[in-house]
Amino acid sequence: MEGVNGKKVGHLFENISSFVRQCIFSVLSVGPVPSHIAFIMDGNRRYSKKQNLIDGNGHRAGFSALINMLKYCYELGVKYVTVYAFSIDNFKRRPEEVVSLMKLMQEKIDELTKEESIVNHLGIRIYFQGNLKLLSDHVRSAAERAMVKTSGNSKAVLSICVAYTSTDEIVHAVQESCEEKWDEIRKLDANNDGGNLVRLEENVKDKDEHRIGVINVDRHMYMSVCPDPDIIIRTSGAARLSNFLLWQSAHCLLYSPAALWPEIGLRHLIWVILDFQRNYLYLKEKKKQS
Ligand SMILES: CC(C)=CCC/C(C)=C/CC/C(C)=C/COP(=O)(O)OP(=O)(O)O
Repeated sequence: MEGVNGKKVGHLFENISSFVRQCIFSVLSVGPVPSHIAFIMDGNRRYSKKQNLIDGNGHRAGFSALINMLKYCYELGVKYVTVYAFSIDNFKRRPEEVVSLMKLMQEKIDELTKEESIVNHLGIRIYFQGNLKLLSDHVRSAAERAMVKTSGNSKAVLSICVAYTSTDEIVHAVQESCEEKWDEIRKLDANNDGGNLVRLEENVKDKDEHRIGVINVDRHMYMSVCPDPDIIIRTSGAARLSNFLLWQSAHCLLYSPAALWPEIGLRHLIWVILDFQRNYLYLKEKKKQS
């Protein structure tokens, strides 16, 4: 009986907080709403220590915080959310910790793609971004399954950066751009009886045409599926990017609340949206000038 009553109270509380949230979001939506927010989910192990949890449970609490944040962002109308879930440098952690994090990742990826999950409920398409070859077969298969399973969702996008660093992404994009250019030149050369490569050496105009530019590199970034982020939020008070979205963050607002990642809540999102709205015209002008 107590259990039934407890559930009813829980539902009532959920409905009231959902209503209050909708009211706050409709007021916030009068101003500009960012289209892309990225998160550096820092402070999960510290949270675990602070709360005397067993190893790994800080990251579990972190995943619950992520689900809540996704719900808030998409309810507010943010179309793209990106999270830094595992960097290439994180592979250097204690092997037991890497294994435990990868297990959690696999479990949660499968959970995310279940029919009744928030991902399908909100029509979210999932992308995994990074050097996926570095993942174990199990985790990589789970990630690939999730991308296929959600490929028909089109309301919002969640990019999960795993085995990711910005420097790796940039090197990868430059390599791909070079290969693409070489293919183009070779094709032209074949069509012109091999004269093109010699002409390219001689002709400055042609050299410019075949030069690799920002647009080429941009197109080959893992993150090319999204616009650049408007806001990056890093929890636990650190104001560093730690090799995350360096190419894409030239004009974005940074926010680093002192809360550890599992402690992040609606109030932090509201605060940063207000800050974004306050700086909107300035940021827009800076983007236009670049
Ligand atoms: C499927 C999916 C998206 C799962 C995500 C699960 C999750 C919350 C991963 C976070 C991983 C991570 C290394 C966070 C940084 O905190 P930390 O471990 O470095 O903690 P610290 O800053 O206190 O040392």
